[in-house]
Amino acid sequence: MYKINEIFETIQGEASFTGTPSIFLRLQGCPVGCAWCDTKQTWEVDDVYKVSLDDTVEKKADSDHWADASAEQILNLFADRAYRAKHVVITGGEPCMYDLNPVCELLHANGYTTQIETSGTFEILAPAQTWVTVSPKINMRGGYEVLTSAMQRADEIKHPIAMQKHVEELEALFAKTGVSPKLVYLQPISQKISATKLAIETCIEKNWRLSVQVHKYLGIN
Ligand SMILES: C[S@@+](CC[C@H](N)C(=O)[O-])C[C@H]1O[C@@H](n2cnc3c(N)ncnc32)[C@H](O)[C@@H]1O
Ligand SMILES: Nc1nc2[nH]cc(C(=O)O)c2c(=O)[nH]1
Ligand code: SF4
Ligand SMILES: [Mg+2]
Repeated sequence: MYKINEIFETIQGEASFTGTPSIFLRLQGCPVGCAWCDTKQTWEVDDVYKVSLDDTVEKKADSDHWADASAEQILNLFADRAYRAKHVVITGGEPCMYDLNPVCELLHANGYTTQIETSGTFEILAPAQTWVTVSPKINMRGGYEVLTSAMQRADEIKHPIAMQKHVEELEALFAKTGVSPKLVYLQPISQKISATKLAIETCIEKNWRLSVQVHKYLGIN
């Protein structure tokens, strides 16, 4: 069973798949604790806030309510809601706290492509076809070995930044792990103007890419 915070259909607003119609599956629970996290409502899994699956779908506002669902229930819900998107983004919270093989395999068998958004602090349990976006959480909880293998598995790295030290931490991580990813995105934290300026300048300097959170500029989920 997966603990579901919310399920909604929108466009992917970040990194390589920006603009792609997508179904978002947001899983509950994350022990990492990034100070600037924009989904803090997913951190705790409190039994008091367990609700029905219908209640977690298309939430009107962020909440820490969650529901249990199997892979089959998730797939059926997509049909019930008449979703049209064929790309499924599994995020959280930290989705890699769960074994994502069953849900990804079922989705692939039904014509969907899948993508995971992960911090690299848990082992990635997902099929080879799944696109993996790693947003490495440096100097935070989770073992270094796990983070290194997540970086090796990553199809893209997406790093939120607000200060020069965030850029330096990322470069130090590339040097320490010996991983030199093909696709590196810098994502300004919380649409801050100074963070956006730093991200643009650094991307030009290093030939990396810019990921602005398009959905936030558009005021959509
Ligand atoms: C909310 S996290 C959930 C998935 C996973 N826990 C992770 O950190 O990758 C999804 C993405 O949003 C990024 N993110 C979180 N808060 C942000 C913020 N305030 N500004 C920009 N990006 C943010 C994360 O780094 C990650 O790339
Ligand atoms: N539109 C949209 N794109 C996103 N890309 C990553 C998101 C996330 O919260 O993981 C996200 C999100 O919450 N909404
Ligand atoms: S790892 Fe992801 S969900 Fe967890 S606190 Fe950091 S940004 Fe938020
Ligand atoms: Mg988000």
